[in-house]
Amino acid sequence: MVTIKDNCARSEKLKGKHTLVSKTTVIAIAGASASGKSLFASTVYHELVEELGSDGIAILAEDAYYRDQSHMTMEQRVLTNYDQPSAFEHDLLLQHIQQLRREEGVDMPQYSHTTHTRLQESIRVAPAKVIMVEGILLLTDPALRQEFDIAVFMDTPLDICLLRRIKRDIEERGRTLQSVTEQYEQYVRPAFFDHIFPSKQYADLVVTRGGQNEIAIDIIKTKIRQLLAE
Ligand SMILES: Nc1ncnc2c1ncn2[C@@H]1O[C@H](COP(=O)(O)OP(=O)(O)O)[C@@H](O)[C@H]1O
Ligand SMILES: Nc1ccn([C@@H]2O[C@H](COP(=O)(O)O)[C@@H](O)[C@H]2O)c(=O)n1
Repeated sequence: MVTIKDNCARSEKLKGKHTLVSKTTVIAIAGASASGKSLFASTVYHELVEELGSDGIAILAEDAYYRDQSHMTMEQRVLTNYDQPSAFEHDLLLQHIQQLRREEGVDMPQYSHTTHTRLQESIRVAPAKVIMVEGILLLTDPALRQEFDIAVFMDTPLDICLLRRIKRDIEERGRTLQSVTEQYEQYVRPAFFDHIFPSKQYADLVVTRGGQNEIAIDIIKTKIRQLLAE
């Protein structure tokens, strides 16, 4: 039975959702570092592009909106806490999502996790009917949350995330085992409990087992197919 309380809760949740007024649907994919957000988003993207072509879907990465640190020395950059909201330029990400909704293209910055700063070149992202945005702190920001029509949370166990992060950061981000474990204890794990885990309450869909959960991938693909056909 649907109660008045349920209806109030639902209309509260729908406040700020744009599906009825905007032609663009924005899907957020959040969760811990190395929980499989990028893999999930890129799997959905590539499988649908193969099937339907690349026109209707675009991906933005929250990581691309880490603050530029080119004015800082490498020693200073290494000491930055990259797991707190102030590490990101969320204002710029918000602006880009709103521009894409207005059917304007945007220049998404490019970021290097090896040099800890932005690259000179940006990537042009064209407006699309469905925008997927993936990143650790997306659901912690009230202004960004207002822009998300669908929010997905990757609920991968933290020990699995840590194992994957160690491998990825050493192989792809130029880190040592010692630097990964020190950063994890000082910043990454506390941020999960302070910011990321509490933001799970804002998700519409919670995905267990990470970026290769075929059923969850299929559910999002089905929803996107439906949106693109409208
Ligand atoms: N289900 C999985 N099985 C095996 N490896 C995975 C799985 N999901 C992600 N990975 C690997 O773990 C690492 C982190 O995944 P990624 O999607 O980049 O996480 P995130 O974007 O959440 O940081 C990557 O190297 C990725 O290939
Ligand atoms: N210069 C940087 C910037 C970020 N990080 C770490 O990246 C994590 C977020 O990216 P995921 O792809 O793992 O979601 C975050 O936990 C930061 O600690 C970094 O190490 N160096």
